Amino acid sequence: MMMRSGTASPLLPVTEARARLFALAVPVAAETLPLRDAAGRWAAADIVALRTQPSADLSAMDGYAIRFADLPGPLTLIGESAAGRPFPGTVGAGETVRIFTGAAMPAGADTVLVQEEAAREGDRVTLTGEGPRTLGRNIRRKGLDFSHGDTLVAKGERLTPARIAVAATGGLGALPVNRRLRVAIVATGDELVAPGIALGGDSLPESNGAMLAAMLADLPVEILDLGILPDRFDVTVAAFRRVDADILVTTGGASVGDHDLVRPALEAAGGSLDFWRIALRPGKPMMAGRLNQAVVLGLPGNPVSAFVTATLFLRPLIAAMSGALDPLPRFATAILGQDLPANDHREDYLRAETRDGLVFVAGLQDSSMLLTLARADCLIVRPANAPAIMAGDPVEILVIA
Ligand SMILES: Nc1nc2c(c(=O)[nH]1)N[C@H]1C(S)=C(S)[C@@H](COP(=O)(O)OP(=O)(O)OC[C@H]3O[C@@H](n4cnc5c(N)ncnc54)[C@H](O)[C@@H]3O)O[C@H]1N2
Ligand code: MOO
Repeated sequence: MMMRSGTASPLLPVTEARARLFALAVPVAAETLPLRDAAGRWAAADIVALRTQPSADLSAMDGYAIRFADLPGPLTLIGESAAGRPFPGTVGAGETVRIFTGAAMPAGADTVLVQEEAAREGDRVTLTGEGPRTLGRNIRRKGLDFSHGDTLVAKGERLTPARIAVAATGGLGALPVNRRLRVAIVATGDELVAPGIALGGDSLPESNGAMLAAMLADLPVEILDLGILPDRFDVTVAAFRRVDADILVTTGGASVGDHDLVRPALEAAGGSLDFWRIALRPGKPMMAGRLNQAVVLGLPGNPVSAFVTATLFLRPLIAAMSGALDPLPRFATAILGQDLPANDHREDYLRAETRDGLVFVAGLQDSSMLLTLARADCLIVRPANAPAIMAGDPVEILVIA
């Protein structure tokens, strides 16, 4: 659906907007990467064990492999089983084999006696403590962790460090993932200058680009920094025509002012607008569409609005296009430290801080105020039309620091 730039159009609810944004995305190609390069990606197919772990019954302790029925001994030492160097023979009646953690249980033995409860003199091993209480003590059974053919990581799950390790143990050296996304980021506004330049007059350091790059640092993206565009229609259209990316993120110029050019420039460059203006605070003027091969996400210029919309839309879009089954941010529940009034029709994300286990709204909530955002450790979520709530009530939050 195309929407024109009238301000009378209703605000799209956040969940509906996200569903429409995701519908604009096309799947990206998969690739196979060595384990160490796959961290942080999402599995593009089920990752299935090529081996059983443990591959045999192993000792869980350093001690002696014994036959439980032989206790209390004494026992005759006939050899050693170490991890990677199993004992080749069989433990017979009255015999034992020195064994170490991770070593294969020798044939004939059924229990491990820990060395703290045994004494050895030459080839004679005697019990000094209570000894194992039951047959089979201190053994890790074959397949305790997983078996050949088990799914270790399901398609769409993120490759966390533990999942990389389980895949390695499952015998895999390379993993199927979606390719890295190319994300172009461009700021708009005549007032903006690159950060780090001594300033006077009406100039403002461009902070959204660096903030967004930092927000994507843990995601599988290559960032294309398209810098700052002036508030000039022709320059903006020309820049948009050249975009070669999977996602184009713009900040600023999204609202209704005479210099808010992103929407008209997008269409003049051959792109299409899918929706504009959502029931969110901060972040109302966000827009989405397509341009060339890219999904376009037009974020508002106000820095806090850009942060909140990037949290709720840009990061989830990247996760979804990278194959995530669950691309949404992870919400948590906290206990409110103060009363909050009823909310209006815009879903609200309040900058907040945790003190003594309770969350409090952090000062003024103006969407230009970066220091408030920088000091906040969470956002309190107020659903659209939520009733008033009181100190002590549970509240949904997004942890941001
Ligand atoms: N008449 C109306 N005015 C506004 C409305 C409205 O509905 N009617 N919506 C307001 C809301 S809500 C927001 S949010 C802002 C967002 O507007 P834009 O996306 O057009 O943002 P700009 O006007 O370009 O900039 C807003 C503000 O942020 C500063 N900015 C912009 N880009 C950056 C950047 N890359 N780094 C740092 N700071 C940036 C810019 O200087 C402005 O101060 O519109 C309201 N107006
Ligand atoms: O909704 Mo705007 O994003 O408040 O400042």
